[in-house]
Amino acid sequence: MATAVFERYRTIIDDWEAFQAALARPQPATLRVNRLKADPGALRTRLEERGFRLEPYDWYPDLWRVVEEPFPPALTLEHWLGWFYLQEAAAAVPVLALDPRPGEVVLDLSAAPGGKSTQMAERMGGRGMVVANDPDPRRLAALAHNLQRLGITMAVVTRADGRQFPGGVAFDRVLVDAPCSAEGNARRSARAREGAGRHQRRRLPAVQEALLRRGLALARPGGVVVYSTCTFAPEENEAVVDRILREAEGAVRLEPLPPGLPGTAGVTAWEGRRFRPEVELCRRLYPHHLDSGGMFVARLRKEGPVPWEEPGGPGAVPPGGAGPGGGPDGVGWQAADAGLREQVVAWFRQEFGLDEAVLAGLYAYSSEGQGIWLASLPRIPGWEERWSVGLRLVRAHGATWKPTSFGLVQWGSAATRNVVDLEKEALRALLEGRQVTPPPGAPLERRGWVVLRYRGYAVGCGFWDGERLRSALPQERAGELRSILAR
Ligand SMILES: C[S@@+](CC[C@H](N)C(=O)[O-])C[C@H]1O[C@@H](n2cnc3c(N)ncnc32)[C@H](O)[C@@H]1O
Repeated sequence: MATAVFERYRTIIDDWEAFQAALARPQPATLRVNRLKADPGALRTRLEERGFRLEPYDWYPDLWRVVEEPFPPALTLEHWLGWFYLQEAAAAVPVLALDPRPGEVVLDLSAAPGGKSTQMAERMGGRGMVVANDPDPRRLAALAHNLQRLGITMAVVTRADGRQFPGGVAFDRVLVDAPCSAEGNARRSARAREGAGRHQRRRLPAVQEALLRRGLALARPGGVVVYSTCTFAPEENEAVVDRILREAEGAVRLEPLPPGLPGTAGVTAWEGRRFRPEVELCRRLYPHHLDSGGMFVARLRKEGPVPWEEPGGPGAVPPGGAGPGGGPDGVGWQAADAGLREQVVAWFRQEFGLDEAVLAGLYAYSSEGQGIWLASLPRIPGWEERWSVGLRLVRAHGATWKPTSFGLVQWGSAATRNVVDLEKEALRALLEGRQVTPPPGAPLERRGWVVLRYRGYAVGCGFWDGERLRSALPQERAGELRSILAR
């Protein structure tokens, strides 16, 4: 199948036969546990009880290969609730190479649909800040969806061309998971099986280099930048790293990946070109290594200012000065709204009988006419490119508020008032757009928004008109949940 296109890599692939054999097999699913929401032992038991057979990878025990699946793991309630993320095994390596720590400030320059941003947040134990950026609005919607599904409250989403990502924050770590020809996806994408055309191979490296330059400029001195792609082409991999090392004139050093990670060494020569010998420290992952896709990973350390950095360094005031509320931090950091938080806590208690402890450690942000977001961030950068922060709890609804379904899934399970526990058939009817009579004894105290709960978990928002109940879940989420209940 794909092998004619990939013939050009025959001399650099460590086991050509195994590579070909892997490309010809279907790719098994892999899932990564989200410890922010799930206990790995409990999750594994629940999935195995339903006939899944799971094998953890020894280099990453929270990543499980799905050896047997009675049905796709995406059709489980656990997936819908955000207990895990379906991530290719090879795609889990860049964040392990970046190794973000709790409390750090980390940038994911090309983040959608969020596999690696959610992994960073989870590795950081939900402490610190992840800035997840992408320029593509459709892909941003998928990113926001995944961040909310996985219950991540420490992320700021931005919409910017990564090559011009604004200054003002000096990041501890930056991931540049660049757009690429995606040949590593050949097992699951017909387009990737066609391989990179000559045109793509000429066009992409310029974008990749520009993104890596910007990522390095935005890192603090001593910070770590990981460059990754999911393609085999050395033109988009080692050649990019080699050029940037050359341009950086000693300000950037290539480092070995943390010990224990899979893959083989980077190539030091390609089609008559020789790269710096240290490029060998890069890592190549081929489909046969993990029975997965392909990946390239390079870990760089910024030792000092890079030649293309703006004067003053990454934390400096961006051109045009600080934004509204700007101060010496340059970017115009916006502080959380303490008064608004008080109002939200009081409203949540009054509406759903929820204790203040449910919202401990969260700060409130509002956006004119759009609603209220809760984030575990006492202040956030004031960039104009900001798209969302944390998790939206309520939308503005006339003069009042409507709770969001993601907000209720996150914080509403312990509701004691205006909550309805539903059996499968009643929930299914609601999700099909029908109205149902609430079960007798449900603590419904007034007409209005209610928490819908299933098997002890809040699954979203409903409306009680005094007699009948209807679903107020967004269509997409309702459709997903309907497919899960149909099993
Ligand atoms: C390989 S995908 C990222 C996958 C993502 N990191 C994940 O793990 O889910 C590459 C992303 O780069 C984005 N992209 C394309 N051009 C870009 C640019 N100029 N700046 C930043 N990101 C860009 C694409 O929209 C795409 O979402």
